[in-house]
Order: sequence, then structure tokens, then C-alpha cells
Amino acid sequence: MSTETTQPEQFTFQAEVSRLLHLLSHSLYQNKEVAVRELVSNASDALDKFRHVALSDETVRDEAELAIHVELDEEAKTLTIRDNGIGMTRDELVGNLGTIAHSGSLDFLSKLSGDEAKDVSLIGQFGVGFYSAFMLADRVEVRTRSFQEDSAGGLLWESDGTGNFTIEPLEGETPRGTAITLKLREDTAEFLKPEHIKHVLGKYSTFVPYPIYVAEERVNEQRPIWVEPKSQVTDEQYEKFYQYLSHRSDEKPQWHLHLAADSPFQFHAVLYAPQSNFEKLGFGKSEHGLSLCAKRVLVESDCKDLLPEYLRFIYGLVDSADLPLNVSRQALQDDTVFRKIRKVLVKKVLDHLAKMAKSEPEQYLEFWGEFGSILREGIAGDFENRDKLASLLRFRSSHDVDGKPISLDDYVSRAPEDQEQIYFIGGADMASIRNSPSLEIFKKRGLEVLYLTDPVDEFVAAHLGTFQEKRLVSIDSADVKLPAESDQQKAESEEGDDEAQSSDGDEKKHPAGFEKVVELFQAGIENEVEDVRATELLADSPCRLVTPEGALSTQMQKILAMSNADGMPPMKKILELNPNHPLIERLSVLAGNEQNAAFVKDCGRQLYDNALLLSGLAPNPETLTRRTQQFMEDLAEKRSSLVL
Ligand SMILES: Nc1ncnc2c1ncn2[C@@H]1O[C@H](COP(=O)(O)OP(=O)(O)OP(=O)(O)O)[C@@H](O)[C@H]1O
Repeated sequence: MSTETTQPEQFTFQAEVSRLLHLLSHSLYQNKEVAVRELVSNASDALDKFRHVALSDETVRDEAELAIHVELDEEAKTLTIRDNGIGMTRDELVGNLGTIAHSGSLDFLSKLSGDEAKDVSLIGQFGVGFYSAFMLADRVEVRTRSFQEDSAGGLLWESDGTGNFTIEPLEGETPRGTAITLKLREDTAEFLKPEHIKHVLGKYSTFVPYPIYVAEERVNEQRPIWVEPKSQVTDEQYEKFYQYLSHRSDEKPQWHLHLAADSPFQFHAVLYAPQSNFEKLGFGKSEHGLSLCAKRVLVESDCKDLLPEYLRFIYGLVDSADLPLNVSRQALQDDTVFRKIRKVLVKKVLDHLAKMAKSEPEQYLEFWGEFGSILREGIAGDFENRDKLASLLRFRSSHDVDGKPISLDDYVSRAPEDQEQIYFIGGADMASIRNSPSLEIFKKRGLEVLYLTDPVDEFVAAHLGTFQEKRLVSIDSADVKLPAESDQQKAESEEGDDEAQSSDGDEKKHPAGFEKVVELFQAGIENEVEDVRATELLADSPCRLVTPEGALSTQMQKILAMSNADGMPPMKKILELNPNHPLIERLSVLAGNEQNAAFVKDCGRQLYDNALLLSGLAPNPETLTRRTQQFMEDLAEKRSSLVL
């Protein structure tokens, strides 16, 4: 049928796109200028892609300058952004301008539209920048021809943003590239004024690496600040460049680094740390990389291999004349200069952080609060820089002031000289950590303990192993060794428990009958624990559970058990008793009489269950409740004589 070729094909937007378009027009705070930035940035990406193709395929090259033209038509009330980049085929049009590539983008943006509506300027980070066109326009037309099609292969994409779009072939010759025409709404008519559009482009698109023209006038300066001496770059220029690289308009970076080297290889770089970490807000892993240039020309806009993963939050640009750029990604990664540049970048960033931690500790803590959770990943992966990274770690501790996390260097510098280990305790939250019986002796002796409420920190501690030759040890482990007590501490502790304890090195004196208690407890829970024994490391609690030497800490075991459900059998623990606790002393007396054996055994089981609960582990609820009920019944019966 003859109508078949002229009838536009109808398409429906993916449901997520419709929701996004609704969100854009209704709830998000609207900084409409962002739409221009996004469309210009897409045009610039399309030019990059074309240049890349043209490098290896001379048949597609031509003489035309790669550029972006912004055209204003006051009469038709249209704003057009035109590029001679890579263009789009029919399938690309359907896929790119009808769906959202990054799943999760929409959810994230919806979250931002709550009370504290964040700037919609974030939109470009989530692979949905094109749709911001509908913030300005009630109709959008895209005319495009892919570099792969002949000049008659142009297409027109059209939509009013309410749910559908159409695609139809264009008649006549269509130049290569894409022209996006926005039919502006009444309330966005100011975007038809050349002065306004120039102002917007100056604000957001100064660093676009291709010329941008409004009418015949070139409006972006394209100044490569990274090759200029630091002294000649103003704060404002650094900020603008950051905003251009990160798509975070109106945000200042936390800090920046401007690096330059001439030998043994040449490169320039500007690196930035953003203000906030989106990963913390639940938006998955950061996906951006650094921009990689050769002699000022952008070669790769998202080079993720220039920095290790644990520095993935950094934005920046690296420019080197010494890199082989027409090679595969793998070959680039293996290139000696590339590897050396990467090494220098990592060193400079870590040195900068170390300097900041020393001279501006408050600012460093702010940085750590945002990005510490990413930076600490380096402990497991970057062996070469492990020491530097270890000094950058921060933890809550029993000795921290106002909850401000401390460094391992702080810890070691104030630990007693003969303290061979760095103590830590893991737990679900501060409250359960502070209530742990294992902490008592450390509190009593004033020994510092790191509080690790985030389970990942325990993995970090395990990977680190030692710091300044001191082993990091969980205090609920049998590996713990305490430094010798000072004379004063010795005197105090001997005063506290005069009959029970002799000085260090001597055979400990336990109350008579204590060995019997151990025997009965053991008989009561023999299959569940590795051992029952006395400890001198408890102050106020009757007992605690510890992990045997060399075993994983309780927290780590819990995490592993969760991640591997049918998992490993639980590792047996050691039940340690405080021979000087009034309850244990009383039981030691009772254990002398055979008739009390069952009762002492029951107490052993109950204390074991209590210790499990305190460690965040689950005892058998049925036997626990039955036993406590029995205890209550016995007590109630004894007390009934008081009523009569
Ligand atoms: N001017 C253009 N020329 C060629 N392709 C384009 C152009 N504009 C958009 N596209 C295509 O449409 C896709 C979707 O664009 P959109 O701005 O929504 O997301 P994105 O560009 O992938 O993400 P981001 O905005 O984070 O860079 C692009 O990836 C690109 O393939």
C-alpha cells in the first residue's frame, strides 16, 4: 500500500519514561536551564563518538568542523540544538529515546522529589538527560541521520511527552547528526532570547570541547584550564570545570588537585572530590570515570581504569601526549605510561588526603563521613598503598571525643608501650557494643577499644591484620593479650577482689568448689561449646563467650551465616566464667553438695543462653523459656512461705 511509507510509526514510551516525564513536569524542583546543558552535553557526546569512529574509518570522514549550533526561531517559538555527530538509526531512536537505560534511575529521582527536593540538575547523571527537554517544551522533534546511513536515511522522531512518540522517514537530504527542536511553552519563552541562551551556555557549557554557536557567534571559550599553571586558574574556573565534569550544577567540590608532570612522561590532570556520596543515598555504585584526553582532545569521557575502584567517587580529567590512544582498552591498561600515570594519580590523592587529615582534621572527617565507606575498600585491594590507606581509616572508639572517629595512629600513640595489640569490638549498634561483658576489663583498665558498628569494618580489620606491627584483635577472642597492669592498677584490683586473685604469673586461686562448677556447666552444655574455663578478664559480669584463638569474630560469623544461609555449622565458642562474681562464688559453694548438681547445671545453661543473647546470637527459645519459668516457679514457691 502506498500509504505505508508516509504513515508515521507509533510507539509507546516504556512505563518508566512516562513516570519520569510526569515527575519532571510535576514534582521535581525545576531548574529549566539544565535541559539546555543536557542536550548540549548529548550533542558533545555524539561528536566524540563520531570523532572516534572517524579516527579508524576514513570513509566516514569529511571536512566539516565538528560543532554544535543553537538556533532560535522567535516566530515558530522553537529552540534547536544541532550537532554533526554520530546520529541515530531507527533502532537507536527507539531504544535511546523511548526507554531508560539505567534501571533504578527513576526510583532514585523519585526519592529526590520528596520534601527536600534536590535539584533536578542531577538528572544528567542518571542517563535520562534527554527527557529534560520536556521541562521546556510541549513538543519535541528530533531529526537525525546516523553516520551509517546514506544521506537519504534521515528520520523524524516526535512526541508531546504524554506517553507516545512517532518515527517517520524524512524527505530529501538530511545532514549527518542530530537536530533536537523544542517547541517552547509560554512560560519558557525567554529561552528564545539570544542573550538568555548565551548566558545559560556560558554558565554550564564553557568546557564543552567543541565550538558552540548561537547564530554565527561562538559562545564557549573551550579553555583547557588543566594545561595552564595553577596560579592562572581562578577558583571560579575550577568550580565551573567541576560542574561541567560532574553535571552537579551550583555545587562546589570538596577539594581539588591540579597536577602536572613533564618527565619521565608528560601529563596534566585536575581531580575533584564531590560534596556528597550518592552511593550512601542508595543509588548503587558510582559509574563515572575520568575524562581522558590526548593533547587537549577528549579520547574517552568515562575512563574507569585511571583510578582504582576505591577512588571511584573522584571526578576529573587527565591529559597526556604520551599515551597510545588508538588502541583497545585492554592494551591501554597494559601500557606502561598509562600504568605509571595511574600510580601517580593514586599517590597524589592519598598524599593529599594524608595532608588534609593532618592539617585540616575537621575537613578530613567531613570527607571521611561521605567517602570513607568507599575509601576503606582499598585495604582489601591495594596492597601497595595499604599503609597509607590504613592511616586514613577512622573508627569510633571508647576514647573518642564527642563521637568523632579516631585514626589508628591516634590509637597507637596513646596505647601503653607494652600493649602488643589493637583491640576492637564489633556489634550491631553502639548500645550492644557498650553492654558487652568483654568490654568491662578494658574500661576498668582504661585501655582503648575501637567500636566497629559497621560489619564491613571488621572485614577491613581482618584484611589489614596489623598496624605498626600491632595485631588488630577482636576483644571477644581468646587471642587477646593485655599489657601488664601498672602498680597502681594492681593495687586497686587486688583491693577489689582480695581473696580471689594473686598477682600475675602465680597460680590463680579460685573459690573452693569452682572446679566443680566448671565440671557441671561443661556437662550441661558440652556439645555446644569448645570449653568452659575461668577468666581474669571480666569485671562485673559472671560470664562471657569468646571465640577460640584464630577463629573469626562473632560479628563476622554472623555476617557469613547470613550471606550463606544453609551455610557453615556455627563455630563453637568458649564460655568463660568470672570466678569472683558473687553468683559464681555462690554456685561454687552449692556445687559441693551433690543434691545441687541439677540446679548448678541449669544455671550453667541459663548463663550460656544469656551470653548468647548478649552476643546477638539466638539461644533455643523453648528450652530458655521453660527453664526461666521453672526458676520463677521455684522462687515463687520459696517466697510463698513469706505470705503465710
Ligand atoms: N544528539 C544526540 N546524538 C546522538 N545520540 C543521542 C543524542 N542525544 C541523545 N542521544 C542518544 O540517546 C541516549 C539517551 O540520552 P540521555 O541524555 O537520555 O541519556 P545519556 O546521554 O545516555 O545519559 P547521560 O545524560 O548521563 O549522559 C544517549 O545515550 C545517546 O545514545
